[in-house]
Amino acid sequence: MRLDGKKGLIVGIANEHSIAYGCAQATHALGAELAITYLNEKAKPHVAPLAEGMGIELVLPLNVAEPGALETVFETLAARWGKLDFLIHSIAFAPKDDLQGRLTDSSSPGFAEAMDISCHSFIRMAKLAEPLMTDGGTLFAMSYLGAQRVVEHYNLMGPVKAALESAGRYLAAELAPKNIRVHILSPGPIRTRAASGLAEFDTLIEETQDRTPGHRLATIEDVGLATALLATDAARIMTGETLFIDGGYHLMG
Ligand SMILES: NC(=O)c1ccc[n+]([C@@H]2O[C@H](COP(=O)([O-])OP(=O)(O)OC[C@H]3O[C@@H](n4cnc5c(N)ncnc54)[C@H](O)[C@@H]3O)[C@@H](O)[C@H]2O)c1
Repeated sequence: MRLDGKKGLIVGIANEHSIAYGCAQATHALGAELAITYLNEKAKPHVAPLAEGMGIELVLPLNVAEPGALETVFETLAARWGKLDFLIHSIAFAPKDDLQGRLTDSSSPGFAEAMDISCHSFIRMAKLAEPLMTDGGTLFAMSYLGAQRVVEHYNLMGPVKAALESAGRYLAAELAPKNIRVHILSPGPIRTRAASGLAEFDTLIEETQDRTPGHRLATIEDVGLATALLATDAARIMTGETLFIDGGYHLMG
């Protein structure tokens, strides 16, 4: 249940509250060597000290909406490592007006942008990771219960995350012959910068805590531990799952 000698790319650290940071800490603690990305120059000063704290040397710029940016990251990984063992996609975006309005009113460009950054970028990453995962590997992306049920104020991210969960299943089937496993993780609500873009997020947190069987909300450490476990060989026969990391909230009627 270790990750010694394994190499992982983590996309989605904005700051120390990011779910991706919890995943970086947990996989690093199990012995993995990591590369991480930051969105742009404005984000870099928030990410660089976290990388330094974990002794990570490969800290690369990546805006998945910029043509060629993802390819550059994977070219760097190929040159430096020549292989990749796991990849964590922990990014999402939707224009504010589209995110905070009804799905019924969402714009075509807003929906397309949300889908491209939050879902299709995972598919592009899978394609670029495939030739580097010569010993097999694991791909992860983050979803939320709003993909499967109507959660107030989740709006257009619901269908976008539903597409991501479905993409995870198709990728899992297509890449299984290469021993590449794919999981979609579905954490409960956590206070992060992305989450602060949702209307009434504090109310969602309170209601979720009330209705969670053990009344404890998931933390980024919890998500990191579950991800790290699934990246180890202990989970080698598991693929294509959408796993709730939410203290059982999704069980409740
Ligand atoms: N916070 C929650 O309650 C919660 C619950 C379930 C799932 N999630 C999902 O977890 C993932 C991580 O979000 P978070 O809550 O840690 O928030 P966060 O704000 O810390 O992370 C979101 C990341 O997305 C990145 N990003 C946005 N657009 C990008 C682009 N064009 N190119 C590259 N990176 C881009 C941001 O730079 C940021 O690092 C998201 O997919 C989110 O939907 C969050």
